[in-house]
Amino acid sequence: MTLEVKQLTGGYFGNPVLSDVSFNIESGELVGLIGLNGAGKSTTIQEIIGLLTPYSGTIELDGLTLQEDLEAYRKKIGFIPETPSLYEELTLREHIELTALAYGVDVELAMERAGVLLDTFRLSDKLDWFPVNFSKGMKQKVMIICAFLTEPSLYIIDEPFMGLDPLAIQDLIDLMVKMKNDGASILMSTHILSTAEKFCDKFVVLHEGKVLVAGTLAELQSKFDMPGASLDEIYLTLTKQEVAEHHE
Ligand SMILES: Nc1ncnc2c1ncn2[C@@H]1O[C@H](COP(=O)(O)OP(=O)(O)OP(=O)(O)O)[C@@H](O)[C@H]1O
Repeated sequence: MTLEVKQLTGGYFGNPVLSDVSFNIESGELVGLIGLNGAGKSTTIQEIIGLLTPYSGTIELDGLTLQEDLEAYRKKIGFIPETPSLYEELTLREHIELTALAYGVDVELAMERAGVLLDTFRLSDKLDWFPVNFSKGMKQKVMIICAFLTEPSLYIIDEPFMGLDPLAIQDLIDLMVKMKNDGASILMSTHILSTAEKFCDKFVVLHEGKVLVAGTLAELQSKFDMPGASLDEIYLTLTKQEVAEHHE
Protein backbone atom coordinates (compact mmCIF):
# COMPACT_ATOMS: atom_id res chain seq x y z
CA MET A 1 0.00 0.00 0.00
CA THR A 2 1.25 3.46 -0.80
CA LEU A 3 -0.03 6.92 -0.21
CA GLU A 4 1.15 9.40 -2.76
CA VAL A 5 0.50 13.09 -2.29
CA LYS A 6 1.57 15.01 -5.38
CA GLN A 7 1.84 18.78 -5.69
CA LEU A 8 -1.12 19.30 -3.42
CA THR A 9 -2.38 22.84 -3.11
CA GLY A 10 -5.40 22.98 -0.89
CA GLY A 11 -7.14 24.18 2.21
CA TYR A 12 -10.30 26.03 3.01
CA PHE A 13 -12.65 28.09 0.92
CA GLY A 14 -10.78 31.30 0.17
CA ASN A 15 -7.78 30.16 2.25
CA PRO A 16 -5.38 27.88 0.34
CA VAL A 17 -3.22 26.87 3.28
CA LEU A 18 -1.16 24.18 1.56
CA SER A 19 1.08 24.90 -1.38
CA ASP A 20 2.71 22.29 -3.60
CA VAL A 21 2.88 19.60 -0.90
CA SER A 22 4.37 16.29 -2.10
CA PHE A 23 5.35 13.20 -0.11
CA ASN A 24 4.68 9.49 -0.09
CA ILE A 25 4.32 6.67 2.38
CA GLU A 26 5.24 3.11 1.46
CA SER A 27 3.85 -0.08 2.90
CA GLY A 28 5.33 -0.75 6.36
CA GLU A 29 6.37 2.86 6.93
CA LEU A 30 5.52 5.05 9.88
CA VAL A 31 5.80 8.68 8.87
CA GLY A 32 5.78 11.61 11.26
CA LEU A 33 4.10 14.79 10.08
CA ILE A 34 5.65 17.62 12.04
CA GLY A 35 5.41 21.39 12.05
CA LEU A 36 4.65 24.39 14.21
CA ASN A 37 1.11 25.33 15.22
CA GLY A 38 -0.69 26.38 12.07
CA ALA A 39 1.86 24.76 9.74
CA GLY A 40 -0.88 22.80 7.97
CA LYS A 41 -0.73 19.30 9.50
CA SER A 42 -4.44 18.94 10.20
CA THR A 43 -5.27 20.52 6.85
CA THR A 44 -3.07 17.94 5.09
CA ILE A 45 -4.84 15.16 7.00
CA GLN A 46 -8.26 16.55 6.09
CA GLU A 47 -7.25 16.62 2.43
CA ILE A 48 -6.12 12.97 2.59
CA ILE A 49 -9.29 11.72 4.29
CA GLY A 50 -11.44 13.70 1.88
CA LEU A 51 -12.96 16.30 4.19
CA LEU A 52 -11.32 18.94 2.02
CA THR A 53 -10.95 18.93 -1.76
CA PRO A 54 -7.59 19.88 -3.29
CA TYR A 55 -7.45 23.11 -5.29
CA SER A 56 -4.93 21.23 -7.42
CA GLY A 57 -2.64 18.21 -7.22
CA THR A 58 -3.50 14.59 -6.52
CA ILE A 59 -3.76 12.18 -3.62
CA GLU A 60 -3.60 8.47 -4.43
CA LEU A 61 -3.93 5.45 -2.19
CA ASP A 62 -2.69 2.31 -3.94
CA GLY A 63 -3.17 4.21 -7.18
CA LEU A 64 -6.80 4.98 -6.32
CA THR A 65 -8.13 8.52 -5.94
CA LEU A 66 -11.12 9.46 -3.85
CA GLN A 67 -12.83 10.82 -6.97
CA GLU A 68 -12.55 7.40 -8.67
CA ASP A 69 -14.16 5.39 -5.87
CA LEU A 70 -15.05 7.23 -2.68
CA GLU A 71 -16.19 4.16 -0.74
CA ALA A 72 -13.22 1.94 -1.61
CA TYR A 73 -10.84 4.83 -0.89
CA ARG A 74 -12.39 5.62 2.51
CA LYS A 75 -12.35 1.96 3.60
CA LYS A 76 -8.59 1.86 3.16
CA ILE A 77 -8.13 4.53 5.83
CA GLY A 78 -8.44 4.28 9.60
CA PHE A 79 -8.53 7.80 11.01
CA ILE A 80 -8.04 8.73 14.64
CA PRO A 81 -8.85 12.44 15.08
CA GLU A 82 -7.23 14.68 17.64
CA THR A 83 -10.59 15.23 19.34
CA PRO A 84 -12.68 12.08 19.79
CA SER A 85 -16.04 12.18 18.04
CA LEU A 86 -18.54 9.76 19.51
CA TYR A 87 -22.26 9.07 19.20
CA GLU A 88 -24.15 10.17 22.26
CA GLU A 89 -26.84 7.50 21.98
CA LEU A 90 -24.54 4.51 21.31
CA THR A 91 -22.79 2.18 23.75
CA LEU A 92 -19.19 1.09 23.29
CA ARG A 93 -20.39 -2.22 21.84
CA GLU A 94 -22.60 -0.33 19.37
CA HIS A 95 -19.70 1.89 18.33
CA ILE A 96 -17.74 -1.25 17.48
CA GLU A 97 -20.69 -2.74 15.57
CA LEU A 98 -21.31 0.48 13.67
CA THR A 99 -17.63 0.73 12.69
CA ALA A 100 -17.73 -2.88 11.47
CA LEU A 101 -20.80 -2.14 9.33
CA ALA A 102 -19.29 1.05 7.91
CA TYR A 103 -16.10 -0.75 6.91
CA GLY A 104 -17.75 -3.96 5.71
CA VAL A 105 -16.10 -6.08 8.42
CA ASP A 106 -18.11 -9.07 9.69
CA VAL A 107 -19.52 -8.06 13.11
CA GLU A 108 -18.36 -11.26 14.79
CA LEU A 109 -14.83 -10.80 13.47
CA ALA A 110 -14.91 -7.16 14.57
CA MET A 111 -15.95 -8.16 18.11
CA GLU A 112 -13.15 -10.72 18.16
CA ARG A 113 -10.55 -8.14 17.09
CA ALA A 114 -12.05 -5.59 19.47
CA GLY A 115 -11.76 -8.09 22.35
CA VAL A 116 -7.97 -8.03 22.17
CA LEU A 117 -7.90 -4.23 21.84
CA LEU A 118 -10.38 -3.75 24.69
CA ASP A 119 -8.14 -5.88 26.93
CA THR A 120 -5.08 -3.89 25.88
CA PHE A 121 -6.74 -0.58 26.69
CA ARG A 122 -8.50 -1.87 29.80
CA LEU A 123 -12.04 -1.24 28.57
CA SER A 124 -13.33 -4.84 28.41
CA ASP A 125 -15.81 -4.30 31.23
CA LYS A 126 -17.25 -1.14 29.65
CA LEU A 127 -18.88 -2.61 26.51
CA ASP A 128 -22.38 -1.62 27.59
CA TRP A 129 -21.41 1.84 28.78
CA PHE A 130 -21.87 5.04 26.82
CA PRO A 131 -18.47 6.41 25.73
CA VAL A 132 -19.74 10.02 25.75
CA ASN A 133 -19.51 9.73 29.53
CA PHE A 134 -15.94 8.40 29.47
CA SER A 135 -12.87 10.41 30.47
CA LYS A 136 -10.95 12.18 27.67
CA GLY A 137 -8.30 9.46 27.48
CA MET A 138 -10.90 6.69 27.54
CA LYS A 139 -12.75 8.37 24.67
CA GLN A 140 -9.48 8.52 22.75
CA LYS A 141 -9.02 4.80 23.37
CA VAL A 142 -12.47 4.10 21.87
CA MET A 143 -11.40 5.93 18.71
CA ILE A 144 -8.17 3.90 18.62
CA ILE A 145 -10.03 0.60 19.08
CA CYS A 146 -12.54 1.45 16.33
CA ALA A 147 -9.77 2.43 13.88
CA PHE A 148 -7.58 -0.59 14.56
CA LEU A 149 -10.33 -3.19 14.41
CA THR A 150 -10.95 -2.40 10.74
CA GLU A 151 -7.28 -3.20 9.97
CA PRO A 152 -7.02 -0.54 7.23
CA SER A 153 -4.00 -0.23 4.95
CA LEU A 154 -3.37 3.38 6.01
CA TYR A 155 -3.68 4.69 9.56
CA ILE A 156 -3.88 8.43 10.02
CA ILE A 157 -3.43 9.51 13.59
CA ASP A 158 -3.69 13.17 14.53
CA GLU A 159 -1.71 13.93 17.71
CA PRO A 160 -1.91 10.34 18.99
CA PHE A 161 -0.40 10.95 22.40
CA MET A 162 -2.58 13.85 23.52
CA GLY A 163 -4.62 12.91 26.54
CA LEU A 164 -3.32 9.35 26.86
CA ASP A 165 -1.63 8.09 30.02
CA PRO A 166 1.95 6.74 29.71
CA LEU A 167 0.74 3.13 29.73
CA ALA A 168 -1.75 3.79 26.92
CA ILE A 169 0.90 5.67 24.90
CA GLN A 170 3.16 2.63 25.07
CA ASP A 171 0.27 0.30 24.16
CA LEU A 172 -0.61 2.48 21.17
CA ILE A 173 3.02 2.56 20.01
CA ASP A 174 3.22 -1.25 20.30
CA LEU A 175 0.06 -1.53 18.20
CA MET A 176 1.36 0.90 15.57
CA VAL A 177 4.63 -1.03 15.31
CA LYS A 178 2.74 -4.32 14.96
CA MET A 179 0.48 -3.00 12.19
CA LYS A 180 3.42 -1.46 10.38
CA ASN A 181 5.32 -4.75 10.56
CA ASP A 182 2.22 -6.41 9.08
CA GLY A 183 2.50 -4.03 6.10
CA ALA A 184 0.23 -1.11 7.03
CA SER A 185 1.31 2.48 6.48
CA ILE A 186 0.93 5.06 9.20
CA LEU A 187 0.91 8.84 9.10
CA MET A 188 0.94 10.53 12.48
CA SER A 189 1.07 14.20 13.26
CA THR A 190 2.85 15.06 16.46
CA HIS A 191 4.68 17.70 18.45
CA ILE A 192 6.38 15.06 20.61
CA LEU A 193 9.59 14.93 18.60
CA SER A 194 11.55 12.69 20.97
CA THR A 195 8.93 9.96 20.58
CA ALA A 196 8.61 10.57 16.84
CA GLU A 197 12.37 10.23 16.48
CA LYS A 198 12.30 6.83 18.17
CA PHE A 199 9.46 5.28 16.20
CA CYS A 200 9.06 7.02 12.84
CA ASP A 201 10.88 5.80 9.75
CA LYS A 202 10.58 9.14 7.96
CA PHE A 203 9.52 12.69 8.66
CA VAL A 204 7.67 15.28 6.65
CA VAL A 205 8.37 18.73 8.03
CA LEU A 206 5.70 21.28 7.15
CA HIS A 207 6.21 25.00 7.49
CA GLU A 208 3.63 27.59 6.49
CA GLY A 209 1.84 25.09 4.27
CA LYS A 210 4.93 23.90 2.42
CA VAL A 211 7.15 20.86 2.82
CA LEU A 212 10.33 22.27 4.29
CA VAL A 213 12.08 18.93 4.13
CA ALA A 214 11.21 15.21 4.10
CA GLY A 215 13.28 12.11 4.75
CA THR A 216 14.81 9.83 7.38
CA LEU A 217 16.63 11.25 10.38
CA ALA A 218 19.95 10.29 8.77
CA GLU A 219 18.92 12.16 5.59
CA LEU A 220 17.95 15.24 7.58
CA GLN A 221 21.19 15.14 9.57
CA SER A 222 23.22 14.96 6.39
CA LYS A 223 21.16 17.54 4.51
CA PHE A 224 21.60 20.14 7.23
CA ASP A 225 25.12 19.08 8.10
CA MET A 226 24.18 18.20 11.66
CA PRO A 227 25.62 14.72 12.20
CA GLY A 228 24.34 13.02 15.33
CA ALA A 229 21.74 15.76 15.97
CA SER A 230 18.35 14.83 17.38
CA LEU A 231 15.14 15.52 15.49
CA ASP A 232 14.39 18.20 18.07
CA GLU A 233 17.71 19.97 17.43
CA ILE A 234 17.35 19.81 13.65
CA TYR A 235 13.77 20.96 13.78
CA LEU A 236 14.44 23.91 16.08
CA THR A 237 17.41 25.07 14.00
CA LEU A 238 15.39 24.79 10.82
CA THR A 239 12.30 26.58 11.97
CA LYS A 240 14.24 29.34 13.73
CA GLN A 241 16.07 29.99 10.45
CA GLU A 242 12.77 30.02 8.54
CA VAL A 243 11.06 32.30 11.01
CA ALA A 244 14.08 34.67 11.06
CA GLU A 245 14.20 34.81 7.23
CA HIS A 246 10.48 35.44 7.13
CA HIS A 247 10.79 38.45 9.42
CA GLU A 248 13.84 39.98 7.76
N1 LIG B 1 -11.79 25.87 9.05
C1 LIG B 1 -10.81 26.69 8.67
N2 LIG B 1 -11.05 27.71 7.81
C2 LIG B 1 -10.06 28.54 7.40
N3 LIG B 1 -8.77 28.40 7.77
C3 LIG B 1 -8.48 27.41 8.62
C4 LIG B 1 -9.46 26.50 9.12
N4 LIG B 1 -8.85 25.60 9.93
C5 LIG B 1 -7.55 25.95 9.95
N5 LIG B 1 -7.31 27.02 9.17
C6 LIG B 1 -6.02 27.68 8.93
O1 LIG B 1 -5.14 26.76 8.30
C7 LIG B 1 -3.80 26.95 8.76
C8 LIG B 1 -3.22 25.61 9.12
O2 LIG B 1 -3.93 25.05 10.21
P1 LIG B 1 -3.79 23.54 10.66
O3 LIG B 1 -4.90 23.27 11.63
O4 LIG B 1 -3.67 22.67 9.47
O5 LIG B 1 -2.38 23.56 11.41
P2 LIG B 1 -1.66 22.45 12.27
O6 LIG B 1 -0.29 22.30 11.67
O7 LIG B 1 -2.49 21.23 12.36
O8 LIG B 1 -1.52 23.18 13.69
P3 LIG B 1 -1.57 22.66 15.20
O9 LIG B 1 -0.20 22.13 15.50
O10 LIG B 1 -1.84 23.91 15.96
O11 LIG B 1 -2.65 21.65 15.32
C9 LIG B 1 -3.88 27.96 9.90
O12 LIG B 1 -3.43 29.20 9.42
C10 LIG B 1 -5.35 28.02 10.24
O13 LIG B 1 -5.71 29.32 10.64
